[in-house]
Amino acid sequence: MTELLTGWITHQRWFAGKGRPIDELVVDSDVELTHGLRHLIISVRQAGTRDRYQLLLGTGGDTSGRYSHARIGDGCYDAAYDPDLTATLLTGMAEGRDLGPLRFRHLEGVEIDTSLRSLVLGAEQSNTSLVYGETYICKMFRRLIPGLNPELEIVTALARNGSHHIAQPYSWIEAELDGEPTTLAMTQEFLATANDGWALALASVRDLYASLDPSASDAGGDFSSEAYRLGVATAEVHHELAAAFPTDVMETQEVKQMIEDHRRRLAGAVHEVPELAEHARVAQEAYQRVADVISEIPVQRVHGDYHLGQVMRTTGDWVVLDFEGEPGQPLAERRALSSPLRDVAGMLRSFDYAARHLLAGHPDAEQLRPRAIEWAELNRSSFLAGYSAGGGRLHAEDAVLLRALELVKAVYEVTYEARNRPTWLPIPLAAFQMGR
Ligand SMILES: Nc1ncnc2c1ncn2[C@@H]1O[C@H](COP(=O)(O)OP(=O)(O)O)[C@@H](O)[C@H]1O
Ligand SMILES: O=P(O)(O)O[C@H]1O[C@H](CO)[C@@H](O[C@H]2O[C@H](CO)[C@@H](O)[C@H](O)[C@H]2O)[C@H](O)[C@H]1O
Repeated sequence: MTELLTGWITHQRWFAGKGRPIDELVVDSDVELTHGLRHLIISVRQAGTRDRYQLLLGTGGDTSGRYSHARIGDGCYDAAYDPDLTATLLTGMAEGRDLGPLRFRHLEGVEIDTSLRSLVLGAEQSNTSLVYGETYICKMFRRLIPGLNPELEIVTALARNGSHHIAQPYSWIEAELDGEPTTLAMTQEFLATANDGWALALASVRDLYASLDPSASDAGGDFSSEAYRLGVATAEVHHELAAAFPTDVMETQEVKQMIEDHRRRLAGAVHEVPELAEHARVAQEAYQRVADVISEIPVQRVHGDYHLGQVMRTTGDWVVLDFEGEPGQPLAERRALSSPLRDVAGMLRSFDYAARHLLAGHPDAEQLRPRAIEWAELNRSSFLAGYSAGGGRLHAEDAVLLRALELVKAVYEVTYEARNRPTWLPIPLAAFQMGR
């Protein structure tokens, strides 16, 4: 079994250790949830690191037919794709069951419809989400980090305070990992009629490319009013987070320490992705300016990995998803207080991504590039205007920090793309060439 899993896991989108050989794979926990369904927690050792992943193992299905796409080996497959088996998760959460070490729970007062069957959501993801009917989305966290998942923690707190900008949380699955109660999965309201920000932004970019209008704001699919509303919603979510969790102020010494951390990460990224070396100086200078001119930074809980794929436009407003922070960072870091401008910077980067990613391989890339840049600038400034209008702090002196945080994000993206989508690497690299 461990040999089969070793061969299979390296091809999974959510596997964080791609490109490095696996030294050892061990099954740490193996629990039968129902006949033909086992829940496994596996440890993967690679060059001195150890990561834990969870998997639903189906043992009774047809791996040459219906479940061939989810095949792990003869007679065993990724049971996330088997709706008859995943029904067990919903029933478990509805009934508050304990199955071996796994605890299935729901929020007080929530009634779960256990008749619904699941489909795996097709979107590219770091986790695996099961959509039950058009009612629930249950996200299975693939890579397990001991402790309460920040998404469950934040969404539950914001729901308690009546936020309109989150998908309502319903239930979760947990187990002890290294002696700590650890979130394995959580179920939320499925926003069946909403569109995600990335898809909406891309529709606008495509329109712009196809139209003969000379400017981004004149194009049929103008996104700037949505970018503005997203800015307002982002500011409101930041206020809600500040109200629900502690806030603080980072003093000079901590600011310097933060800059040191970013320098270290930059060095690590240059080591991993040599193409970044020629741009490192731009980031160094931006970091240095923060160390030189900023002595205090207000901090609070933030989203931590904010981009257009994390927000959905419902008929009423923008809803924010996935408060998990950057996948792969230690939990303490993902829960640590930071400047809300980190999220603002993340979304600004996302407008650049949306504008540029269709250029790669486009026959008219050279003519389109100025339009792409114009589209990004328009939506970036609309988003910032909305953020200010919604009460987000954006003083003139914050520009230095915002620029540095954008480059911090771009450094993260460089390693993310090198590991996951190497053809997209030029997108974050371009961030260092813009003299903003
Ligand atoms: N509550 C929801 N309702 C509808 N779609 C959702 C919901 N949550 C997530 N999605 C869809 O799943 C995609 C990925 O979700 P996300 O939470 O960001 O997962 P991951 O952490 O794996 O990236 C989103 O871009 C969105 O399209
Ligand atoms: O959504 P996740 O939590 O899985 O976040 C990871 O994957 C994202 C890509 O799916 C990645 O985001 C980067 O690409 C986006 C376009 O696909 C772009 O909108 C973002 O701005 C860019 O950062 C994210 O960084 C990564 O953590």
